[in-house]
Amino acid sequence: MTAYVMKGVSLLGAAPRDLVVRDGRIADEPPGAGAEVIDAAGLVALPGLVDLHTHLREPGREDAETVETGSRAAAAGGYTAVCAMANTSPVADTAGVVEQVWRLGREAGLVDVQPIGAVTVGLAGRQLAELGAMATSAAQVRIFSDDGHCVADPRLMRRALEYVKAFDGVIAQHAEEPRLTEGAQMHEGEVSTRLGLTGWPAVAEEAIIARDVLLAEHVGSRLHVCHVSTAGSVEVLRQAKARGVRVTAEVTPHHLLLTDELATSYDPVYKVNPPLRTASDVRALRQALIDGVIDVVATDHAPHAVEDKECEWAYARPGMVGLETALPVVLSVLGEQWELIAERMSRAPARIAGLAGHGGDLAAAGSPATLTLVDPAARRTVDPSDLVSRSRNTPYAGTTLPGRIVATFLRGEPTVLDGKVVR
Ligand SMILES: NC(=O)N[C@@H](CC(=O)O)C(=O)O
Ligand SMILES: [Zn+2]
Ligand SMILES: [Zn+2]
Repeated sequence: MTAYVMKGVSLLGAAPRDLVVRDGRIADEPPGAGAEVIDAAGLVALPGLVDLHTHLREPGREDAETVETGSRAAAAGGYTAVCAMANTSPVADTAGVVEQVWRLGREAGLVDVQPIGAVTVGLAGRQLAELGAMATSAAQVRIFSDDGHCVADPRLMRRALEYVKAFDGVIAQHAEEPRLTEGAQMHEGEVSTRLGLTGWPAVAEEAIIARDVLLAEHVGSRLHVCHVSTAGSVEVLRQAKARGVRVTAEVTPHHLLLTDELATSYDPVYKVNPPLRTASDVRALRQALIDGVIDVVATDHAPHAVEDKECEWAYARPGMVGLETALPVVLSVLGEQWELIAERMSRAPARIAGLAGHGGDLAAAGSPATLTLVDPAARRTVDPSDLVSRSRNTPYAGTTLPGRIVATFLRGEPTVLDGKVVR
């Protein structure tokens, strides 16, 4: 195994030093002859990013993304682990499907692909899936989610929370009261009224989060809230956390940056669930991320084929790709707050997913060399045709964002060097 010395690197913004990687780990002795030298002057090292919410589309929609192409996009974005959502075709609701995704991830070998299991059979919201069989499978599933759909039935939600408690699992909820979002096309508010589009009211999200934190409190289980998008949701979470409810929450990069005004273009690239909200929601989400009411930035990378996106707004599928732009967007929102970025994009998601070996301390000899090197001074104008992902549905085309991922290492092996995916 090749040893590396990263010359003049800054760990989370600290004074430059040399970082030695040997036998897959951070070493505190000199690299020895034959080590490869990486000129890391001006670069910042972060623990490898961990995405709690990625759609990889395999099995079923390999034309939009595969485990391999999504793994490449993730590595290019500085990620070393991704949690793959269950809304594939077939749905990841059995040990067989989660093991297939897990095995494909191992074969690609670029990031750790941790499958998420469905809560209900076929995401249909009728009966619980085989949660236990998925947990004891080779994939060792700990996160369960019907993402794309809400587990709307409170009795099923309660039973799922009870079930996963036995193995410290977590239910990741897509919070959307379906009766309040029938026919919804965008955020319900002043812009939707002006455009005459059916709205997705903030309360459809907030009502489910309020219900679920009460259920999680009652059962004593772990709840994770996917893609929080409203100021009201932040207040519900703030109160629940203050009471000691075991709830964690994520926000996407796009909900930290973009607003519903973009829908006035009628460009379906801006259509997403939950929808882009207002500027005051964006402000509340940013503050919640800083305060820790929101624990994690998760991409909700949702690749879609051209025919599902380049059509009329009403017919377009919701979702945007995000793995390759997440860190630049977060840098543009938070600035160079490296400690906070490491916590929200690596350590906290690794803890929630139970991914030992990720979110480690790069200053400690013996830690896994699972890290990413970022050039904060570089700026890049996003060109969809440059994306590593198989899909092109980025809302940032033509936008200039700070930060470039120069290298990514997974257990001492480079997956990205000079900004290019290795292999
Ligand atoms: N976010 C989206 O708009 N779409 C996601 C599903 C989801 O995250 O709800 C997808 O699978 O495409
Ligand atoms: Zn969702
Ligand atoms: Zn999703």
